[in-house]
Amino acid sequence: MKKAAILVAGGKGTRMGGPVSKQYLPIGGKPVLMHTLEVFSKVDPDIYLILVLPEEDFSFWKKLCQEFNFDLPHQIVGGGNSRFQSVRNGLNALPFESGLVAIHDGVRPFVSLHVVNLSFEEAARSGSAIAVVPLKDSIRKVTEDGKSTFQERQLFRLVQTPQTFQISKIKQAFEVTELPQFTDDATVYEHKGWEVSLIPGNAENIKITTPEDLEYAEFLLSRKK
Ligand SMILES: Nc1ccn([C@@H]2O[C@H](COP(=O)(O)OP(=O)(O)OP(=O)(O)O)[C@@H](O)[C@H]2O)c(=O)n1
Ligand SMILES: C[C@](O)(CO)[C@H](O)COP(=O)(O)O
Repeated sequence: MKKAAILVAGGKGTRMGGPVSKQYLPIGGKPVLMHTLEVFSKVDPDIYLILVLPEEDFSFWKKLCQEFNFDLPHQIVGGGNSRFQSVRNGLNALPFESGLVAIHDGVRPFVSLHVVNLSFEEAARSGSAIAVVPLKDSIRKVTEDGKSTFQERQLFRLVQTPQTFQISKIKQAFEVTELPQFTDDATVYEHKGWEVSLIPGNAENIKITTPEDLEYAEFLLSRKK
């Protein structure tokens, strides 16, 4: 079965701040996105890779690729104003209509090979695979009047990417008007009336979001060496 991965990196990284968007910042001496692309290529050297970037960053990215001698084949696609729109642009650029596609945040470079492999296996079996991890802390639900109530953390999961799907189904699901609850791809798939399958993610698969995440990222890379 044909495999593709869409790495979305069309955001501005406002919570990270700084002059250069987080997806291009170096960790272990190399831009975040190059680490992420390499993971998917290691899973399957024949995988079709799409990288979604803000159009105004295309030439900057090409320069980075030259500077770092980064020659992994990938197609660049222009992003949209929201993650939903960036994913949809990536889906529309897929060169085949059947097979499997892993949709992954470009800023999650520490996804394990095992999780990506598992996501393809589960999506081939059931149509979808959403990586999730259990919570470590206790949680409480807060209300506007300032009250809070205990919640059973065993009933909740933190949602990661990859979110992997059969291409024909996820393309159909994305033929919809964008809604505020579409914070990931699972919610779009479910809106179509289809149930998602969960798979265990990996704890290191953080979404690099704020400056302290970069320090943790350097630590995780130093452990790999
Ligand atoms: N219009 C957008 C917005 C987000 N993303 C991507 O979706 C992933 C998860 O989003 P997030 O971490 O929120 O990234 P940003 O939107 O860049 O960050 P912020 O919300 O701090 O601005 C990132 O890889 C980001 O680049 C995207 O492709 N297109
Ligand atoms: C897709 C995602 O990474 C799953 O946790 C998340 O929903 C993206 O949310 P963000 O607030 O746009 O970073």
